Amino acid sequence: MKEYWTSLASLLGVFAFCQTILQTVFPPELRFASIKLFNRIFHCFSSYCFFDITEIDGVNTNELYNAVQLYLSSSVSITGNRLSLTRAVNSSGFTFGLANNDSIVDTFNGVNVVWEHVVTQRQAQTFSWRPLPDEKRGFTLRIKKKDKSLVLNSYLDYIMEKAGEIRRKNQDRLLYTNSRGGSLDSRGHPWESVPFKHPSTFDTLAMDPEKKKEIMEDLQDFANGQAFYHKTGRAWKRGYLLYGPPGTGKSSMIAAMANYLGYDIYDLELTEVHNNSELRKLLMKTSSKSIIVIEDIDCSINLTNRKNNNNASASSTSYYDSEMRGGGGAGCGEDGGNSITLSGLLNFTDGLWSCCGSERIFVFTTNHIEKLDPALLRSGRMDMHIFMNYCSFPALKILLNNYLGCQEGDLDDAVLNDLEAVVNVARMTPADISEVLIKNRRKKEKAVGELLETLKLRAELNKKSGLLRVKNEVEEEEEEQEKRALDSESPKHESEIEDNCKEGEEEEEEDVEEKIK
Ligand SMILES: Nc1ncnc2c1ncn2[C@@H]1O[C@H](COP(=O)(O)OP(=O)(O)OP(=O)(O)O)[C@@H](O)[C@H]1O
Ligand SMILES: [Mg+2]
Repeated sequence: MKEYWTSLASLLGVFAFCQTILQTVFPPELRFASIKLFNRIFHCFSSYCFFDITEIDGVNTNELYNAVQLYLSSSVSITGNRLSLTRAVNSSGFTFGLANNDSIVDTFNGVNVVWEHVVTQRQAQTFSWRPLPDEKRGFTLRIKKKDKSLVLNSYLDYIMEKAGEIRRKNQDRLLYTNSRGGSLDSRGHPWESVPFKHPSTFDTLAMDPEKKKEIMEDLQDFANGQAFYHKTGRAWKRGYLLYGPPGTGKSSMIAAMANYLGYDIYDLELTEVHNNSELRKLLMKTSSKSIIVIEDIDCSINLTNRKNNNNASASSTSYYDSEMRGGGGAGCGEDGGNSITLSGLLNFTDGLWSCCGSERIFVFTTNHIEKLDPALLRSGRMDMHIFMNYCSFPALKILLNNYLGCQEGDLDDAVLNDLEAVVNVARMTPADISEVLIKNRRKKEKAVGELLETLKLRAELNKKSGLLRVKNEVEEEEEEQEKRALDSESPKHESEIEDNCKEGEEEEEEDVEEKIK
């Protein structure tokens, strides 16, 4: 044993002596250069090539690093022995990761690649606009030289796509708003976000099941339509115009769409946007797979048109006229770019800018479709016009199920017949009906009884007011909606829109509403 220790001590002595000689003969710069040279020679003869993907690329966060981390999390969780676990802000699940300086083999198209997670201490803090983390992180991808082109052509795209999917699955939806009025946050982002936890889904949405199915299929077609949009040369976007009286579920429909597709929502507050270029910046900062919402578009657009109209002649109020005078395009408002114009907005829905970012849905809502500029209703701008109507019998059955848990067959046929007879004539919104049901949700029979009473009362009042014609109003409005959808295939002129507008009748309706209240 003693001999063993003696030989180890002499070995260490020799090692220290050699090190001193090396340091004296080779100055540090030369040593570093020789290591680099050795590495180069090694790589020349090696059959592998290496790609470094660092966490921070200059001063920006490298998106590819985050994507690789997420992508590997799915395979690492199955095969790894030592994992890192994280739970991101707004995330409802845990993410597995490759532990520091650990590696994993992945297979793509029959080709094996090796990923290594390299973590080293950052040397001295170099000058930077923002503080850098103490650790330098990165992934090193090792692939055979012969597979280089195959892997690089499609593997990295595949990783980005997969990472997006994982992110959407793990992370709750986000609701973005531009309520800061144009000011940017510390990362230069104009949108503020909060987790989006709206529970509305297509199952809970009370509307005609056939119409609902049509909308769901349309959304699904859109989400799966990348190849179609590419082939036809169309920007991958779709516009929905939701219109109807207040409380008929327009906002609930938007939430259901987001939950159905797993998209984030950008709630664009047009009154907070000062000009077209600000609008353009905002829209450029939206991500793909998102729904851009402008609620009550009639109010927002009226504001700017009024401004334009003051400058233009009083008689010409249409988009086409103001467009010709203003020269069109974003930032070309007559007031020198001090307000957003309809043309600025339309540039994003179907102009050249519409293809910046892909897979985006635009949803505009309004209570008064007749007030909208014909340019907005033109086909190609809003691909689908969805009329959210007063509560119909099929919609009522969904509400009864939502609030009271009443399934088909739970209620007496007589009660159902009574409800069916009055619900269309009562012209109550799903929001009104929900209020009645929610009050007595623990006593099913009382709730249904009270609802029937309320519906009868409303129907009676409607009949007395003489507003209702012999024909069923709901059917009539649905017919009108279909007609509108057909009309929108050709540009509408203002006169047409005005013809459709029954203002006198609306005023009467408002009187009745007040009486009922
Ligand atoms: N079709 C519907 N299905 C289920 N619930 C509904 C429906 N319509 C309205 N509600 C209920 O009424 C409330 C208000 O609905 P919502 O905000 O979606 O109406 P809206 O059409 O957007 O109204 P507004 O035009 O005033 O913005 C919702 O929280 C929801 O509970
Ligand atoms: Mg709403």
